[in-house]
Amino acid sequence: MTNALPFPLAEAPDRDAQEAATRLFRQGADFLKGVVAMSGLPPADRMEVCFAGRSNVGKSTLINALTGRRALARASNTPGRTQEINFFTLADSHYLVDLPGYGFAKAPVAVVEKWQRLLKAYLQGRQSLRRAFVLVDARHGIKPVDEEIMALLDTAAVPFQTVLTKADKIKAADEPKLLAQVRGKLAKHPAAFPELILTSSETGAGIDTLRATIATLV
Ligand SMILES: Nc1nc2c(ncn2[C@@H]2O[C@H](COP(=O)(O)OP(=O)(O)OP(=O)(O)O)[C@@H](O)[C@H]2O)c(=O)[nH]1
Ligand SMILES: [Mg+2]
Repeated sequence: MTNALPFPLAEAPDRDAQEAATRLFRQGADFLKGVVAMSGLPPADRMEVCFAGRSNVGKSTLINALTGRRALARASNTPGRTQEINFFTLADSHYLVDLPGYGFAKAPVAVVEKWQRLLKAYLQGRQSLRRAFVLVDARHGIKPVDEEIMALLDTAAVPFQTVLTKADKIKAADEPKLLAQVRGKLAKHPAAFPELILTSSETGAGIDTLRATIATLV
């Protein structure tokens, strides 16, 4: 343990965690509603996790991969596809929340500003938010806009876990450099959960681990 790296990659789930994930996810997910103002949030009456990240990082696609549904959350190649806070029910115990992206978006400035304000209000003010998954493109690492969101989560004391996306797009040889960059940045964030998950919605890598993480949150 003496040379343990900070922010290791999460280990594959053990059998209990895997079974918990199977039990939870086989009950299925459904779209509940799209929210455009804090007043539209559903009652904070269950376990809630959200997926935040730069536009186009793969938030909606990851929700589809997790739930095994091809088009539950609307994904697209156009940055700025998700413009509302989309709530999905998972079984009758969890909400999965798909957030609009931050950073560059192909949408009018006034519209983008409105949803950025809503996004920040949600991240800071949602009582039942148990963990925010902050998605980071494995090709790009943590960018200044990600750090802004991470700082906001630190201040609001919302625990967040970094999920690296699009692992299928990087070469194995580039992984150490990516991990070093991410670990260096996360070290400055007290709200950062000390494990990373490397995923690909394309190959399915890391999806079981993320399912198990969600299923074992208490
Ligand atoms: N190769 C690869 N492509 C991916 C992966 N995940 C997402 N994509 C692609 O990335 C693009 C953006 O995906 P979305 O899921 O719409 O991204 P988003 O973060 O929801 O984007 P916004 O809603 O605009 O903020 C789509 O073309 C996806 O097919 C992945 O793991 N591997
Ligand atoms: Mg989206």
